[in-house]
Amino acid sequence: MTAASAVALDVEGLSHAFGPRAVLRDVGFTLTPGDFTVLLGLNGAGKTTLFALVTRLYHSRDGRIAVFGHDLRQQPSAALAAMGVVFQQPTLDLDLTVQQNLAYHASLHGMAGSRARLRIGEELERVGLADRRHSRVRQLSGGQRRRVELARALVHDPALLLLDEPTVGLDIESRRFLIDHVRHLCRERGLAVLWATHLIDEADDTAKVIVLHHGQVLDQGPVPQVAERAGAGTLRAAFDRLTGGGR
Ligand SMILES: Nc1ncnc2c1ncn2[C@@H]1O[C@H](COP(=O)(O)OP(=O)(O)OP(=O)(O)O)[C@@H](O)[C@H]1O
Repeated sequence: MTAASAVALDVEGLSHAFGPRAVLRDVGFTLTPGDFTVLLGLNGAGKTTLFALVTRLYHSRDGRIAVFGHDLRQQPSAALAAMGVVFQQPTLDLDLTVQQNLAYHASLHGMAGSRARLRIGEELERVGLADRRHSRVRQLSGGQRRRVELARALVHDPALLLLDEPTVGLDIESRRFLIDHVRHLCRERGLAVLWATHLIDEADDTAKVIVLHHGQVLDQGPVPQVAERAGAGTLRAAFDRLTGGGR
């Protein structure tokens, strides 16, 4: 592995505007394998726009994005193959079974036959849904559907996982499961994770955090360091100080 490819996600000088309205300004950060990094920002901070740029739904003229050393503009296939994504809006087909949803995704990543079946089984097992493999998604609860989306994002064995507000609408138990599972994957598989949320308590003291506000990174680093730099005892207090109380 080269030095450049040891960085899972490298974002440099990224800016984006909708017409005259700048929504991301000179955003930069890096994720390394095993990092659980919370992208923390209020509604409208620019989190989803950032995800759209990293997943190549939008294109930016300014800045650079690289995934394990693959520049998103020059080597998009290699960059996208190395990432798994759970988007903010659910994207499962409700009338297909869990297996069918995941098999379609696997085939988009060039996986078929017994290899795909094996990987689908493994990921469903990990999220505790092996017995729902042949259920229609419509029959599953909101929390179970989110778990299926997580299994789908991981079926092609990406080393970088992006999740945009993954716990919105989930009850406490489902939320806990999702966070614990993803954190376990960081430790166990060395997965690099970018977890976008407006919920401060999803970043505990062992996480890294990027504070995004009005399209700008106000601070970033391990949670205790960010709190200390802001002269605050907790991330919540640090966030309030950095953002001027969210204004
Ligand atoms: N397609 C678009 N056209 C114009 N403005 C947009 C578009 N998409 C987003 N915006 C604006 O860009 C800013 C950033 O929005 P974005 O959805 O990226 O924020 P967010 O942090 O993900 O917030 P939320 O949690 O509410 O989704 C907002 O002010 C939003 O109104």
